[in-house]
Amino acid sequence: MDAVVKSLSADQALRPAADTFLVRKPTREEAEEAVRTLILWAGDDPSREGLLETPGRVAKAYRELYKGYDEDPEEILERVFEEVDGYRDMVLVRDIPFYSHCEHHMVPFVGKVHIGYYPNGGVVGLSKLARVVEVYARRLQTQETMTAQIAQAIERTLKPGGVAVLVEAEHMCMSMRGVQKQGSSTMTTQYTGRFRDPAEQVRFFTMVKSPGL
Ligand SMILES: Nc1nc2c(ncn2[C@@H]2O[C@H](COP(=O)(O)OP(=O)(O)OP(=O)(O)O)[C@@H](O)[C@H]2O)c(=O)[nH]1
Ligand SMILES: [Zn+2]
Repeated sequence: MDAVVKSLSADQALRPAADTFLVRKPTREEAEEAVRTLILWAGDDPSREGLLETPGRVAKAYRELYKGYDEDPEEILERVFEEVDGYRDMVLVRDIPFYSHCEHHMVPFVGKVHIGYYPNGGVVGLSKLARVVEVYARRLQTQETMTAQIAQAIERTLKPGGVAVLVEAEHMCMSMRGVQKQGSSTMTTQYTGRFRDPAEQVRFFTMVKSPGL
């Protein structure tokens, strides 16, 4: 049976994706054969010595680059620490670096994510926010989708007073190919709850861009 790929609904995007949309995962041998085809398409000879082991390396690298399909953001965020002595102000984790691949060209886009939220009865481990970024970055999508999905995952699991996500990235499909405009960056934001208030957005942005440590 051929692999059948359907687009992910917002709901599916919050669950481990591998089982929800891939009817049959190709074997490792099939994946390596596909890499050989792409080497031929690039114009090189997959049987020359330097390229002999490349399909195996690429297949292995793909397991790492796209590991987000096997991970569940809700599981990552489920542990909440309630003992915070009534802390209710914004929690902001900024400058979370990420490497992702755009779904249009499968070429990297690279940048930083900033996440703020207002706790509602408990806080989540800080590293878990960075882990959620990792889950979505290690999938194929657009920057807009990634921004929305990070916000939705936090919104659904923590039910905070509000969540703000700001993503800034450079897209290699715009710099190393195509229109070839190096150095341009793209910013995307998603706000929920209290962050729908423009004054809160200003506060979030000011904190994100304030001088660092
Ligand atoms: N909105 C959005 N667009 C993206 C993202 N990543 C890549 N793109 C754009 O996706 C578009 C795909 O355009 P197409 O005309 O279908 O493909 P193309 O011929 O390769 O386009 P060029 O990149 O202009 O050469 C391009 O404009 C890319 O810049 C993303 O994360 N968000
Ligand atoms: Zn692209």
